[in-house]
Amino acid sequence: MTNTELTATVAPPRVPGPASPYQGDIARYWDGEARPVNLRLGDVDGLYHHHYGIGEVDHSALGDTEDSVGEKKLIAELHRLESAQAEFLLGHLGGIGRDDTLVDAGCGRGGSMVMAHQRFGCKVEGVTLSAKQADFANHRARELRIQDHVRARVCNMLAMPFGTGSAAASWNNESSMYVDLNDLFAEHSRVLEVGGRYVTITGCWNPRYGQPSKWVSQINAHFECNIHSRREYLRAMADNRLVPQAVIDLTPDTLPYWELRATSSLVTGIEDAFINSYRDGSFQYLLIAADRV
Ligand SMILES: C[S@@+](CC[C@H](N)C(=O)[O-])C[C@H]1O[C@@H](n2cnc3c(N)ncnc32)[C@H](O)[C@@H]1O
Ligand SMILES: CC(C)=CCC/C(C)=C/COP(=O)(O)OP(=O)(O)O
Ligand SMILES: [Mg+2]
Repeated sequence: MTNTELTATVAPPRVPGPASPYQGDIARYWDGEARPVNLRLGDVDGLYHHHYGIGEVDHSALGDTEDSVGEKKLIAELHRLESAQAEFLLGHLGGIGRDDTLVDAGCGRGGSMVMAHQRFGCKVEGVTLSAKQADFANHRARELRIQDHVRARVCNMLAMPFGTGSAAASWNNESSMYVDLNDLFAEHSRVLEVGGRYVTITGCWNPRYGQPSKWVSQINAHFECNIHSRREYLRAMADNRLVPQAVIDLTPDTLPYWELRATSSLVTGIEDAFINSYRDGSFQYLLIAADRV
């Protein structure tokens, strides 16, 4: 036997690596992420989110002291607004039955997946580039004894391990700014059944402003992402058999979350970029729900 034949015989199965050096960087970013603003909010009730909040602040729920009691109340309120955001997204998935399968593209630590299962009783499959996040989400699913219904995998959302037409609905919750939108919507369109629903909540730059503002560039640099414009979303959907059923500007609904977060001890330094860009109109927080036709 030659050396080449020997190597071929004993070579271990190939584990696919990241599809690009950029995806490798993003996987490392989320593997290393442990910001208190995310972990302490998740600790409130075990739903761990990596997205932002919507809705009015309930000032009666906030303490009037800046001690640990006041901080605990503020954290619970920020978390309530983040969970309200996920409920709003799930509310646009349409009529989902217990036998359906949902796909969370860019699932993070899995908070939205758990909420989706609790709401619909169905299967929820998630993909993330980060092995740490997938482990975290699967650990939470086991703790909740829903591991038969909620599962996260380490996988590129542009090539998901799900059959054609296998999902009743799919979504991106603040995860579409890491990929090319044409590639992304082509993949959702493949995975969704005809008549299925796609929903995204995303931050996008506003073509009415002209080009990405300095605040948008700051957010891109902060998260190593590439925020798309509203126009790009609608064009890429139209090109991939996704027909918008609702386009909702959530910008006024997310500003209270940011204004409250800016007063907390858990600030990360990106708060002003969000507040300024939402206020000057250069950036928008949007929900887009689309029918797969
Ligand atoms: C801001 S987090 C959002 C997490 C989650 N959707 C949530 O609402 O909590 C962005 C997520 O997108 C994922 N992501 C980015 N690019 C991806 C890709 N090409 N394939 C799969 N996941 C990706 C990251 O791994 C991360 O989990
Ligand atoms: C709306 C936009 C542009 C989102 C970019 C994607 C992103 C990083 C979302 C929040 O993640 P996180 O919850 O980990 O961030 P933070 O630590 O700031 O709470
Ligand atoms: Mg967060």
